[in-house]
Amino acid sequence: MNENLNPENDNYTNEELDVEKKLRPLSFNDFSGQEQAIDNLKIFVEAANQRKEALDHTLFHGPPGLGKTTLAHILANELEVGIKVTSGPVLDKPGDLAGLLTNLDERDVLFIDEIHRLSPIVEEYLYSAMEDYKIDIMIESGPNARTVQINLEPFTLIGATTRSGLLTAPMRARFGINSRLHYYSTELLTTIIQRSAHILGVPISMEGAIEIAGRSRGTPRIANALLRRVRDFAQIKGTGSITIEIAKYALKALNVDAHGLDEMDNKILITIIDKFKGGPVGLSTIATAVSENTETIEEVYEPFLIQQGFIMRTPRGREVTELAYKHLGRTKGRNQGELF
Ligand SMILES: Nc1ncnc2c1ncn2[C@@H]1O[C@H](COP(=O)(O)OP(=O)(O)OP(=O)(O)O)[C@@H](O)[C@H]1O
Ligand SMILES: [Mg+2]
Repeated sequence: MNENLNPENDNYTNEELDVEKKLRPLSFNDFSGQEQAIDNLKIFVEAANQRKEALDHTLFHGPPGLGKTTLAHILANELEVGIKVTSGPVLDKPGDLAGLLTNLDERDVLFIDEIHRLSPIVEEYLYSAMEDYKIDIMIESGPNARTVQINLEPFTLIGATTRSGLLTAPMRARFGINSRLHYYSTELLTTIIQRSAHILGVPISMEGAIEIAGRSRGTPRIANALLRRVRDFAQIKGTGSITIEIAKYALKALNVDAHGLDEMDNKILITIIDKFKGGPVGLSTIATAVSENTETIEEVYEPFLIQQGFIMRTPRGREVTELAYKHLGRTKGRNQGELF
């Protein structure tokens, strides 16, 4: 695969990437949670396999680290086909896309990560590929330039996005399968941590796994990352196995929030409390106050804060709950502005 078209080369160190790959489930059986989505996908895959057809184009959306990339690879494995991986921002010309599309074998998967970041011209080019398995290719240049239409093998496009709100309507309409991923319960994350610990060869007690799971922001990627850091503490400060004591000690040293909230989660809550008297306040006002864009707040941060009971959605805007005051050690009604 062309290295430049592989998004997994960005943003991550090699060590992180290697471990992430090692811990990544490869089949439906290894993948925990997201039951409703998985039950449906199993049916669609089995049906496509029986008919020897390409699976319908599939869109995965949901917050970071919940398993979108993992599921794209699992689908390719379960369909027993090849997968080519790219991402929205690196496909800047239709020619890049044409190169990938013409190299797909029958029923192969083309995975486009961050599909909301395709340029409009590439996106439009993709439409006919998705709908009719046909693309126009420009041959020769100058006065002899002309386009020819070529047929593609039937393929499956899998798109992933953290920001489904930014997908255009025509793009969204071309996906036959649309799957939203949800945050994981502490129970499921405990299972995922136990599986990862087993792969990494580190002994872990049930209580230790639960302790890490509860602080993982409902997210398997965070659970795995915390597990690796706690493993370091167990190795250096303990006996090598992860007990509840070493987990608590490590998580304290790592400054991990008791509920797993990250910096932005806490900033959102503090802002609503200190600047807007706890709410209700409109989403775009919150976004401006924390210098983040509205869609990111709505799609990435807010769902977790609502699920955990820190924020409520009311007709007049967002309001923080008692739990948020308690979590931040604030008293309701008094405007304590020291943190800002
Ligand atoms: N259901 C699951 N069971 C076990 N491990 C999981 C599961 N979902 C995700 N993981 C683990 O979490 C890591 C992150 O998942 P993945 O890369 O698929 O997330 P993503 O949704 O694509 O995130 P992003 O939006 O940042 O691209 C994977 O390496 C995998 O090990
Ligand atoms: Mg991904």
